[in-house]
Parts: sequence; C-alpha cells; structure tokens
Amino acid sequence: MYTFIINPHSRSGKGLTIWHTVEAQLEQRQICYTAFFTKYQRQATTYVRKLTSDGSSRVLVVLGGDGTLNEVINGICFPERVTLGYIPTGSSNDFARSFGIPNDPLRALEIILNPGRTVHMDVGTMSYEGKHRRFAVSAGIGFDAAICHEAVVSKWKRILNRIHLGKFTYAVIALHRLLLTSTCPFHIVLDDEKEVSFPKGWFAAVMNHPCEGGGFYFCPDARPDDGQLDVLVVSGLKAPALLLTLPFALFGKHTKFHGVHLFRCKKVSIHTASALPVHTDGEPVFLQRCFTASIEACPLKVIVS
Ligand SMILES: Nc1ncnc2c1ncn2[C@@H]1O[C@H](COP(=O)(O)OP(=O)(O)OP(=O)(O)O)[C@@H](O)[C@H]1O
Repeated sequence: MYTFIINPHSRSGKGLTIWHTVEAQLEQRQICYTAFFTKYQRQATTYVRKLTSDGSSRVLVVLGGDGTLNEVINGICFPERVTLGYIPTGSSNDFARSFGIPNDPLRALEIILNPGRTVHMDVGTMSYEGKHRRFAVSAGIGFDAAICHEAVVSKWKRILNRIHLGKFTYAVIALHRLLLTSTCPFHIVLDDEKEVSFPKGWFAAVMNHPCEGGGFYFCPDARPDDGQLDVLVVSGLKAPALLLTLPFALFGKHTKFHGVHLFRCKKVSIHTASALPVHTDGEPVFLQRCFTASIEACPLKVIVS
C-alpha cells in the first residue's frame, strides 16, 4: 500500500496534471494506494504526523517540489518505519538531481514500484529559538535564504515554470536580490570546537546534498549518507565578484575561488550580527541571528533506483 502526498500547485499548477498521468498508471496496474492532496502550506506536515504516529510500516510517496518534501519529512514520527519515494514536480528538484531520480514522472513511478536500491539518507535538523526543523537537502542563512524568501512571492517562478525554465527561477531572483542584500559579520562554530569568523559574510549554506537552488553545487562533495554536513560560507567579495563566482557553482567549480570557504562537520552553529533570512530546503524560516544544524540519529530510507 502506497500513500501519495501530492502538491497539486507544485511547478505553478503542473503538479495536478502530472498526478493524473501517474494516477492513470496506478489504476491500469491495479496498484493499491491512497492519495492526499495538500491545500495549503504546512498541511503535509500535519497530515504525515497523524498518519505515521501509530508507528506502522509505510511507503510515503511525495509528488511535489523540495518544499513539499521538506514538509513531509518534518511530519514523520517513526523514521525507521518509513520508506520514502519521490516523484519530482517542483521548480528546482535538487533532491531528485542528487539521487538521480528521473524528472519523467512515469519513470520515477516505475522506480518506486520496482525498487532496486534504497539509500539510508541522513536527515538534518535546524534548531533555533527552542524550535526544530528537519531538512533533507540544505539549510542556510543570508543571501541564499533571501532568494528563497523572495521566490515565495515572486512572479518569476510562475513565468519561468510556464515556459519550462522553472529551474532558473532561483538564478533570476538571485540577480534581483544581489542589488538589495549587503554583507554582515558571520561567526561559525564547527563541532563545538573550531571557531571561524567572517567579517563580510554573504551567506552560509549547510548542505546534506551537493546542490541547492536548482542545481548550484555549493558543496560538490557532500554525500547524503556520510553522517556529515558540508558547510559553504561565502564572504569578503564585492557584489560583482559574487555575481561572477556563483555561475561556476552550477558546475561545482567555485570551490577554489577567493571568498569561498568549505567545511565538513557533524554539527555547526552559525551566528550573524544582524537578523537574516533563513531557509530549510528552500522553505523560509523568517529572520534569525543564530541557528544550529546537526544530523538526526535515525536516517530515512529513500528509494532511489
Ligand atoms: N495546495 C497548495 N496551494 C498552494 N501552496 C501549496 C499547496 N500545497 C503546498 N503548498 C506550498 O507550496 C510550496 C512549494 O511547493 P513545492 O516545493 O512542492 O513546489 P515548487 O515551489 O514548485 O518547487 P520547488 O520547491 O522545487 O521550487 C510549499 O511551501 C508548500 O507548502
């Protein structure tokens, strides 16, 4: 029995059309399933929390973007009892990109119905103000999070999705944010031991997977099953230099550039002099001055091929 959690509004409304294709295939093959459609933000978390609270074994299949996936992961009560399948219908699809899950919904479905390989994926947790939020792909503060905050209200996501260029949403918004964002002092503590300060920080990205923002390989060597988090800090650059550096991250070739700093750890605390935008998997977490990110004790089984 599969439980599908569907965001019909993902990829600016294409999620529903894609679901109809998947649904037809499920019916044709007489697969036993239930389907839940999200109607508003965070509803997937509430639904999954209730669904998984009895601790029985389940296969949850998310049909949506990285945001819906994040909401589902945040609702899972007994991760050891859950297997996750994913049909990517978002704009950025960094989770799918990293695991090689196909964008073609029927091919992605086929993998879920005939699973060959599952990965025990690390699940990240961000802690702030006594609250906790899980993340699958990444969490961040500063410029990259400001882009995620703007994406929620930006018309560009809708326009680019309509012309099949949705994966460029975050790149286009980044150009706009660059004009509005300034640097700020960052202080990073790695594994409660090593401390590093950056007087002119642009952003810090805590990566479980190698890429975020629609294919920016910020930490190209990050692995979602190595028990570690990779951290990128970009600082000390002028805005034009940042603009020149970022496109290289699309190929993971930015790592030796001036102002780019990479770390690997199990736990990181990030403090900033001013309150800055924060995100988990592209979902805004308002403005914060400080958060800690680490890996949860129990990994999550994900069907990848
Ligand atoms: N029925 C709905 N109507 C409007 N928004 C919804 C609905 N269901 C979920 N959402 C919200 O939509 C947001 C984005 O969803 P999702 O990530 O699935 O798609 P996307 O934005 O197209 O993709 P990506 O996150 O990869 O850019 C999430 O914050 C989610 O809470």
